[in-house]
Amino acid sequence: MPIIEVENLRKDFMIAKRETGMMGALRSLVKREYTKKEAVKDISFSIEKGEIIGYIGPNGAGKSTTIKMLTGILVPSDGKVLVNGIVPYENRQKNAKNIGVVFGQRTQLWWDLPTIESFELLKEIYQVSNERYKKNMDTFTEVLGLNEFLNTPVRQLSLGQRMRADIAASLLHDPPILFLDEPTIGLDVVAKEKMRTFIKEINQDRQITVILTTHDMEDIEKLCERMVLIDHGTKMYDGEIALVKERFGKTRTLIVDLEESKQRPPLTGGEIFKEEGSRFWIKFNRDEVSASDLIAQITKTHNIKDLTVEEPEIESIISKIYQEGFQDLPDTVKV
Ligand SMILES: Nc1ncnc2c1ncn2[C@@H]1O[C@H](COP(=O)(O)OP(=O)(O)OP(=O)(O)O)[C@@H](O)[C@H]1O
Repeated sequence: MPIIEVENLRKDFMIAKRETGMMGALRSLVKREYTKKEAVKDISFSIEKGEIIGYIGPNGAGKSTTIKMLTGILVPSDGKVLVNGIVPYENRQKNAKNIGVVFGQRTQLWWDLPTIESFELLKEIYQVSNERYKKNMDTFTEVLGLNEFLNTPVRQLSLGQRMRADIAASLLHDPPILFLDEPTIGLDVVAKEKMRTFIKEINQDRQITVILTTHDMEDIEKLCERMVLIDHGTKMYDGEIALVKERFGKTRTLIVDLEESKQRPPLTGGEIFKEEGSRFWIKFNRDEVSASDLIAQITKTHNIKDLTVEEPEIESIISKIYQEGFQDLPDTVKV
């Protein structure tokens, strides 16, 4: 049985129309007019225990609105939501025990308290037993290096420390499900990598189901095998990331350093789109020509000193899908 089930979910927001001028303001007092914003239109998906999925889409696509319905903050306008067998908005407290939530943009910890005191408060709120608390704190302290700042007030923590504290806090009560919203935002490369490793580990070691919303495609690529892509409140794709890469990421880049830059090497099937001294960037469609074909062509006239073949980033693939308005998605991929 899936741990999360969403069926024909929708959420409309009624937004009061603002009328201009004094008369307009008076009129709105008597009779308010509303416009309907369909933030989530008709979304269905299910997630199995232990999965780690990327829930992605452009700004305003409806990601946060969906997550808020899964966490019980918002009541759906229609459709079904089940999180670990519970209807979140009907049973917010019970649902809270099953989920951990981390918002990269804001902390859930008490700003002015030493970090350890936030943990202690959460222990009470979630009624975590002494034994479990100690066990988790020992693990998190070790893996996330919490020791260096446990007595520092949250407001004085660096962003990286704050994020580590937040993720530890979200897991204190051993929730089977974790919602992560931009968990690496603003972190430097090393801190990002550490955070990703930690997320991967807790997913594998503790079988925690992770729903990750992010604009950082590297997060998605490194952490998830599956992504649900939404736009304008509608699901556009649900499936393997590898498949999207396979279908839309046919363009590869071959970068060659030539021994002597006499002339541009003549090529069929590839296109030089950038050159710097004796280095050339060649774009090619791997369905039409292979990298080794191109290399063979080049070596007829030039000596190659060094070469690399770059795979397309999922980010560029997705922006291509966005730009093309999902028109070219094959039926097998479109949902
Ligand atoms: N409380 C609200 N009242 C009215 N409209 C809202 C409300 N919350 C969200 N919306 C609108 O619903 C749409 C979806 O918003 P949502 O925050 O879910 O998008 P998102 O995919 O999370 O975007 P982002 O990546 O920018 O965070 C947007 O057009 C937004 O303006």
